[in-house]
Amino acid sequence: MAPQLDGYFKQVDKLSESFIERLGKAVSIPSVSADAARRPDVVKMSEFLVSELKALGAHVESRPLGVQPGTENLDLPPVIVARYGSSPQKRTILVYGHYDVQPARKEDGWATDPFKLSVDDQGRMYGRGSTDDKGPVLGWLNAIQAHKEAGIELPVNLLMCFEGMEEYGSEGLDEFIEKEAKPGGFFEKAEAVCISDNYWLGTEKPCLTYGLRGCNYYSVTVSGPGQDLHSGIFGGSAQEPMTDLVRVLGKLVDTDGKIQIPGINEMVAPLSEDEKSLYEDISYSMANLYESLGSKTGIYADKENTLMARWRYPSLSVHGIEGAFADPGAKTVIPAKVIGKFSIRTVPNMESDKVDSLVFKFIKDEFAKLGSKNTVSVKLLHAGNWWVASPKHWNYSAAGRAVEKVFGVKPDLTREGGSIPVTLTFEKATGKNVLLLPMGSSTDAAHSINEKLDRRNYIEGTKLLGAYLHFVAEEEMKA
Ligand SMILES: C[C@H](N)C(=O)N[C@@H](Cc1c[nH]cn1)C(=O)O
Ligand SMILES: [Zn+2]
Ligand SMILES: [Zn+2]
Repeated sequence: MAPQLDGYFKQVDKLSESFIERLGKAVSIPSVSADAARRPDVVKMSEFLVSELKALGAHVESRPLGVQPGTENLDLPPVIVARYGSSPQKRTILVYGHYDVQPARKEDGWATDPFKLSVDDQGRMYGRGSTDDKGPVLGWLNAIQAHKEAGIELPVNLLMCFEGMEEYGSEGLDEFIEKEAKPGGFFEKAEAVCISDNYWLGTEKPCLTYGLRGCNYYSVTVSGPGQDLHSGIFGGSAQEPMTDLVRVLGKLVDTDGKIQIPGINEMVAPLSEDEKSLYEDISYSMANLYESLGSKTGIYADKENTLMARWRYPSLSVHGIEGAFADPGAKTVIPAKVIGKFSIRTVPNMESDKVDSLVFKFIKDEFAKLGSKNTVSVKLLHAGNWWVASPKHWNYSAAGRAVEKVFGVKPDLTREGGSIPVTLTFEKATGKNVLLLPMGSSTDAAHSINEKLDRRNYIEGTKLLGAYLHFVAEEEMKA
């Protein structure tokens, strides 16, 4: 084992520049799933993965998912499934990642072109998708390549599932996974699942993650006038949709993050003494929070409450308003129709449908209280469930040993405040343990401007993914 891993690690170091070039090619494809106009780029990114996987000798299939719900004829990007090895003597591990990214424009405040990988002298590799999730997805490909070129056999059969709609709620993927996990399906033989699509808590210590919050994403549309109006002519004589919308949005949550919708907080699982004690031992500090926040505007003064707020309590964030005047300068317009967007991160034991009903009722009641002649409508745009698994499984022990081998420390066991909608689907459909094994760090600024992945996290992270596969194979022999 150890000599093989050493050979693998050396090969990863040798190939590191070509791995960075591979990431550069991926980042240069603006595969933004939320923007219909970018759909051809999302498809181009899927084609890039297909060609890279084929060149490595994997069996690859690009599977269509049909038309995107709510659109007339916009095709969902394909799911890329691939297999590397099919020996009956080896364990089979299924890995998942996504090749789509969040929107990004230089004007948002990026220091560099978001779709050109820019590496600085500290080894920080800036670019949209570098950490979320192109770097980790390519980590699996890099691991295959380094094994091949070092002449070391991959110790497991690797099944891969890479999707192109994760940042838009993984439309269409649940049904696909359920079908492929059945007898005769592509994922039938999977014995454990590994997802690399979240982040370390700090910048030094890796973690293994066993929980995620869910995400229910809503839009609230307020409309009234037949078209946008001159505020000098109509201000004071027409009821304004934007005024109504911001008043309703302002009722959803208070400054300290407490959700104001009756019934939501009541659904949250109570905190036990056992669970409370887990937070004390986690390596995390308020300095870590302030570093990744870029300010000292946190709500809580201590790490325990901060982590609990992030992992085990719900939150509500207001994201933006479509139709609002948002450019620099002073335009005296009254927008005729505005669409507010907000989401709720859900936790055990919140039921998604019940959350929706409470949200719809609250918005309608609050709007009615305004006595406005404008109209309101609320829609759920997408929803993904929360997930909490057991870390007492060989899948986690193998990952823990891999972290110790590559980084020389025992990983923290963490939960994650973000969401990966299909995690629970993989667990339920395959009936197997799911592990989250992050590559990026807390300062990577996923979803934000200047997203980056540190060279060290990418290269050592590639070693980690490969080492995990070796320890998984060993854990099997012990079982
Ligand atoms: C944690 C993961 N890398 C991620 O960013 N997930 C997204 C998923 C999502 C849900 N709705 C839209 N995107 C997230 O947590 O926001
Ligand atoms: Zn993301
Ligand atoms: Zn992601």
